[in-house]
Amino acid sequence: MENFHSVCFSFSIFACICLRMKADKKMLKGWVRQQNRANRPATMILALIGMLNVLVGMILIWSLASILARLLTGGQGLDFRYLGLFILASVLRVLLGYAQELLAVASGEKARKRLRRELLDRFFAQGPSLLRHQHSAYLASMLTDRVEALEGYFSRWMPASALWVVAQWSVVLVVFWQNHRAGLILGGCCLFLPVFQAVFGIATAVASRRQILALNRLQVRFLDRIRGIATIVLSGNAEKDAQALGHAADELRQRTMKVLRVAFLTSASTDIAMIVALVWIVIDQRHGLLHVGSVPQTTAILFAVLMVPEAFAPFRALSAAYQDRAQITNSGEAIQKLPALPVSQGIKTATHQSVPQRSDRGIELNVRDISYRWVEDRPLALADVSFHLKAGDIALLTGLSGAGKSTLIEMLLGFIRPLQGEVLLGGADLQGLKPADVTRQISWIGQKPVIFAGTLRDNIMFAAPEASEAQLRAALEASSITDYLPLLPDGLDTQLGERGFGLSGGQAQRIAIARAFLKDAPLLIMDEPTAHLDPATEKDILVALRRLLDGRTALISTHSPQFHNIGETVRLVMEKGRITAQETLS
Ligand SMILES: Nc1ncnc2c1ncn2[C@@H]1O[C@H](COP(=O)(O)OP(=O)(O)OP(=O)(O)O)[C@@H](O)[C@H]1O
Repeated sequence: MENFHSVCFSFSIFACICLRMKADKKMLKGWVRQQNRANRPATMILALIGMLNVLVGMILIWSLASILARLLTGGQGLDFRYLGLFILASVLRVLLGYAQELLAVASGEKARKRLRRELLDRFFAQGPSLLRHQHSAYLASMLTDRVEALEGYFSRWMPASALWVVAQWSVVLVVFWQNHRAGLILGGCCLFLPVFQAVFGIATAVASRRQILALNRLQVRFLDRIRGIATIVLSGNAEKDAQALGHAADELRQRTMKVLRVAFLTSASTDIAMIVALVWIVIDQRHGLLHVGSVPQTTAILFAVLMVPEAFAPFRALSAAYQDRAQITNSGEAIQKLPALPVSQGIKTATHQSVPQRSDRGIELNVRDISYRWVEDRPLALADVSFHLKAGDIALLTGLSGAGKSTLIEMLLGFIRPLQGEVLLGGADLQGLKPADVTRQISWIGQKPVIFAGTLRDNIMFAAPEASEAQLRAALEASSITDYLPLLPDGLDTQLGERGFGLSGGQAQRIAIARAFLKDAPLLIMDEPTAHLDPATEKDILVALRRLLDGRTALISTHSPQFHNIGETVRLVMEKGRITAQETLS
């Protein structure tokens, strides 16, 4: 009986996995179809030009066969009408090929831009929580390498797959019309091509998928090692780590070689089919070739022989792009792996309702019974959280690690939506507002500010690019950047590196404060803004923060006792996703 239960249990797990895989495949197919649909007009134009190219190719070969037939049968000299047609068709072919190339590049570029935009929108919509699920190198490679790798899919594979059957069988039919036996031989050899495609196509897809995975592993490793360079060197593991990276690079090389080998085999098999067709037709038509007959007869034989490479060209283009086809599946799978946010119950779409009301003292924030769960079957990260801040209130939010403070902040910033309850900002429901209207009302200061590669001025003006020089100067004063500005080699034009190289933690945090001054949003949200600072620097930062709090509503999540008496009017304590204590100070 026990055995029977365990068999049933294993079977149900197996069935669940199969159903899940089937659902994933269906979603992937839907995504690929959506991409194909978005690119269909460009594909159709490219396929049309391709078909025109094939027709011009037929005229070119027919005029060449006619010229040769006249020369071979003797007695008739060069016919300039056919020579003229031959030259005209050759020039037309070059022009069509050029136009095809230009359009293919433009269509690939457009498709990649669209996809990158879609991905960026998705990353921005998910906000900081995305980095808890995915490595930043992986996300960066999705936006760069993976999108770039799709160039061939849109510019080569899609037009080739739309064209090859029609183009190939048009050639076979024309050859059959001119020379029945040659047409049947050519058609017979072409019938083998889909078999080669099935065999080598699957192998190419597997090899290319493994290559992409190896590339991603290497990228993630590289970024980790570069970030942790000091830890690795000091632990004495530099040599071992370099070797591990070497192995990963070698694995990538082997996988790339395998993809190339399979691609070579695919193209070799097409060549073999073409040579077989060519030799077979020549042997079959040898009598006509050796004992030259009438001009039309010889033209038909020469036409059939010369058309053989043309019949295989569309399939050759398709198999050359087969690797590109595998890329769309790889990218689709990677996009599917991005975490999906739990669907909000009774989700409201942006109604673009009126902009929230702000006053000189800030803005009102009303959080009503909000709940949120990051993952199904896990406890709520926020459970019935409610509090109310009047314009000008300063709330200190405290609680042990994991209490839900960051989740609450992500919700107030609009990155995640409540499963139930609502957040009212200046009387307007956050979910009913346009994203731009939400971000205009909120300034956020986190633990470590992101400093972009660029000058100090660029980094501050990033918050309000249209700000005047006088507003910039005021923000520099208020954030006390003026204290260290004279020490920088080029003042405001000093180049700053990634993560603010050359600046201390306190100096970098002042940039975040200056940004908030420039942006002048009525609600200020801070997530442990002094977490990485020593007590003396923290005191200095608090002086600048006090100035920033003036005339704004603020919610500050902190573990630091230094924040007590910053002028707070409300104290909130969180525990296991709930507000367990709420105190209003007069
Ligand atoms: N992106 C996420 N995916 C899944 N679970 C998450 C995610 N973010 C937070 N959680 C979970 O939600 C709960 C609340 O986490 P949260 O980060 O909000 O706490 P916190 O109070 O901000 O902690 P800390 O002070 O350490 O930042 C935790 O159990 C955490 O594991």
